[in-house]
Amino acid sequence: MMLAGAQIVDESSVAYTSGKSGNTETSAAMPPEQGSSREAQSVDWNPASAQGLHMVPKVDPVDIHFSNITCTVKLGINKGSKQILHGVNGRLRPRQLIAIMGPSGAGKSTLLDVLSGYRITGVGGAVFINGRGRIMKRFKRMSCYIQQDDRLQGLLTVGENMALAADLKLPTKLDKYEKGEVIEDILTNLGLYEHMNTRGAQLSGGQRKRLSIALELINNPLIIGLDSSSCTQVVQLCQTLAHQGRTIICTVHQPSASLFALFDQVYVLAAGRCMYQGTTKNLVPYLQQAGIPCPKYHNPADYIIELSCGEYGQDKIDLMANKSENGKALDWFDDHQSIPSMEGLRKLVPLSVLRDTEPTGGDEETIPNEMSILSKEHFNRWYSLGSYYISITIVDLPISIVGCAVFSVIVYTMSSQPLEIARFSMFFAISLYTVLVAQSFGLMIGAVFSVVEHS
Ligand SMILES: Nc1ncnc2c1ncn2[C@@H]1O[C@H](COP(=O)(O)OP(=O)(O)OP(=O)(O)O)[C@@H](O)[C@H]1O
Repeated sequence: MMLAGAQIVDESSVAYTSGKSGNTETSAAMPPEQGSSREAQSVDWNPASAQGLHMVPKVDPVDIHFSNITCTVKLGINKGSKQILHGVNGRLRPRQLIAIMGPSGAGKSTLLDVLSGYRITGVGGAVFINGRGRIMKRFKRMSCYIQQDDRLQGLLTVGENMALAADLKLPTKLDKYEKGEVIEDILTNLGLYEHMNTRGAQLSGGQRKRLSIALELINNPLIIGLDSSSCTQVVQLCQTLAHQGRTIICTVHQPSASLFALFDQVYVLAAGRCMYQGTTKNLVPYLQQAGIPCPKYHNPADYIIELSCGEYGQDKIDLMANKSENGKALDWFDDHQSIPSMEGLRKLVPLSVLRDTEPTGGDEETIPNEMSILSKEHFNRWYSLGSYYISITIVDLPISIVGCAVFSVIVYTMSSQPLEIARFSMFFAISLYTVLVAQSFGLMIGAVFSVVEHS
């Protein structure tokens, strides 16, 4: 991927700041009354009542600009390649809840993958953060990406999942009460506090999505990418979080008119090209001006998807792609005349204020037993791969030692070897090394190939 990275930026000062003060005795370590998951699931949650998190981002929200983004995938040996994104451009304004919309297969998830930095192979173009070329390492510190499939530890309860994430992501200088406050604040806002003792696997789909968001909110990201969000509660919550000073980008399929109205900004894709970008309420005037007015009493979100599917002809798709200049046109933003240029943004956010005040992580160890969880958690910077490897090796070590000892005793005695401690020790040590190397090969094979477990 060509990163327009001539200039070094450091906007990673997304330090943890809790606006909450006072009684540190209140701790998420003290969950509500134990209840069955069914009881817990009957508790209502109204996202409109969420006040927003106490911990608000410490630095100004970010302005994202992407230019000429292309994405090509190889289809296999002798099958050629396929271009998914065709040089799309766009501007994602700060403090906004942004919807990426379009028909199935339009490239929404791919665009979000590219913008989040999750997909880098076969990608071209440039992404700018506050007018400066994105530096991936720093970008990852201030952002998180929640993918379509919720990769959660199903056997851990909501509280345990949160405590694990807090230990991994929050600075070690915070004590358990302060971490507890952060957890309590997030879970209360996300309507999950009552489900503290419910296991991940027992949560409903919407609750799982909220838990995925809760886990990523722990280190207070400035930019949140959320793939596939169609639940009103989740979108309402995202709106509150965005207006607190975060940039939140969601992919949505076919939103109802009321869900659509919750978004501040819309980016419509069709077959990898931009059909519209601007505020939600300017979509209808845009279509009017393009000569393809939205019929009365028709949901504009449905109408633009129908147009993007080609239901009204390919010429309408070409018309919209030209009118939006494949995402370059900024005319349909309310503040289009005052949107700062890249240079203006660089002046607004000078390098000197972008110091790296990012907290250092806590004990960077855990034992996720699924590759998908590992890749999600590692991508979102919960811990390094080295820490993961060391921790699983340490956890496996007692079993390996016992197994090796049993094996060595049996094989050594049955093969009538000389009964000398030094020789036996060498035999045992070689067996143990072999086990460790074999385990590493196992991990490597598991990482390189897509290993599917059949039950
Ligand atoms: N690795 C890949 N190899 C081949 N084709 C791919 C690959 N990734 C994506 N595609 C194709 O690219 C197109 C866009 O995929 P993408 O998942 O971004 O669409 P989408 O708009 O998010 O769709 P949906 O709304 O159904 O999730 C689809 O036709 C998909 O099949």
